[in-house]
Amino acid sequence: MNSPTESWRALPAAQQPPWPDQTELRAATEWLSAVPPLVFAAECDLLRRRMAAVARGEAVLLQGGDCAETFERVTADAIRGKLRTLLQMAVVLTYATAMPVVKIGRMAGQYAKPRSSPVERRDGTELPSYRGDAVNGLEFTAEARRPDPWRMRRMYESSAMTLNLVRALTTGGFADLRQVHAWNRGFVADSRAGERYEKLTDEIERSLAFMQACGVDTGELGTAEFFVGHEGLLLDYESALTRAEPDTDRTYATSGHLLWIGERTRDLGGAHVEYFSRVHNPIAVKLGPTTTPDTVLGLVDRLDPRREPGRLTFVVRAGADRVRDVLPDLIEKVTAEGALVCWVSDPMHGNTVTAPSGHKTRSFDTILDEVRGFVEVHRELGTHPGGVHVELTGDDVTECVGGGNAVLPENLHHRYETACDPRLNHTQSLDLAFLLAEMYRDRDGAQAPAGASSMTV
Ligand SMILES: O=C[C@H](O)[C@H](O)COP(=O)(O)O
Ligand SMILES: C=C(OP(=O)(O)O)C(=O)O
Ligand SMILES: [Mn+2]
Repeated sequence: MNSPTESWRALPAAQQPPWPDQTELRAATEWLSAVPPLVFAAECDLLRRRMAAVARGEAVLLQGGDCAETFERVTADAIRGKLRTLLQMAVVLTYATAMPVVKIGRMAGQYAKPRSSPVERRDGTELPSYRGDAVNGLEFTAEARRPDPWRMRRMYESSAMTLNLVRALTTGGFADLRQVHAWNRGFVADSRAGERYEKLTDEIERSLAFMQACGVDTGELGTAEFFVGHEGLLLDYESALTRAEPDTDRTYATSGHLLWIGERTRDLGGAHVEYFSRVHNPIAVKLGPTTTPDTVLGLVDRLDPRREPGRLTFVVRAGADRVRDVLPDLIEKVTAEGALVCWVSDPMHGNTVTAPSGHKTRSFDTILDEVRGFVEVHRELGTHPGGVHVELTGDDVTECVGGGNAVLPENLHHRYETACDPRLNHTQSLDLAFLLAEMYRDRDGAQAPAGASSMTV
């Protein structure tokens, strides 16, 4: 019970599925215990070094992908679309910050969801809530909603398929900087905010031409370093995929490179904090608007007792209306404690609203406002706004309102495809990257250009 993979079992574990059949659960986790790891310890160590650069203010994190991946959408098109969107955003951010951008997909493992309510009601019928494809099905029938532990095997297999294509694409030519830049050129040419983004794209083009003219070896521009991560929610799954490294005696969660603990499961006395205190991966924790400095200091003590930059990331999702009030105290207390953590903004989860049509949605301008508040707080404190964590897709969905392609509340039903929370579509994601680039460029005190306060162009 005191082993790194099992010590969590003695503690309350929030948001775990009520698995109906313990024998099947045991069989499924035994199967998972015997399969090869999805990621390798040295890759997790490399990501820790990359995240240490973020913590020191020498790099920026870009993390994004679906709120909930689904087995059905493990397709080449969907994976390529998300990857392409993230790579396009990363180029813009790299240029604007003149820093490396650490790229992490919310991909290859984002199959389990914490829910506000364990049940969902529709027209007088009550069923268990959908908890992600790793647990049950989205369809509103008693059969689909019954938790099935063998879905965790499918989660592993779907993650392996996704990771395989991601690894091939990022090393096999798809991620070539010149190609990604050409996509951005296409986006700017079609964008309603074209002129505003054109200057930055022109500058990137001139830099590429300059490097080429100087004879700089541009071989490295053909590949991209890319990591994957997900919420480490299902402890049966995570502990079955935990592996010890014989050489170092360290233990790693091998389901993804960086895992995070969600807002609903970050209890200091709970099972998630206990499990993640035992593995050597880089770890993140979401912080909502009610987070107190004491909680954050407790999380630092439990998860980063040695104060090692790169180990711990705090992902702040306070909401656009709260971030400016809540964040300064948290940063100041952590800094005073001698911990060098990464501070990242998730501008999605504190800004979810219900549209008149009943769809869960988020407004692009509110999302932008939370990121701006986050950057402003860091500017005032002289600390580093370490990056963003967003829910996005490469598809032209209509789930969040606003942005350059002006999704209207009355049009949300056109392509509302998410299995859980509303995602930025491809255009909205690139709009966010260009506007974030402006914020990073202005963060030393220059005034934001006219219009930077909203996407109304
Ligand atoms: O993605 C995050 C949570 O799972 C999600 O926001 C919960 O949504 P709910 O309030 O509909 O359960
Ligand atoms: C559940 C999520 O977020 P949070 O824990 O911040 O609510 C999420 O990232 O989908
Ligand atoms: Mn979500």
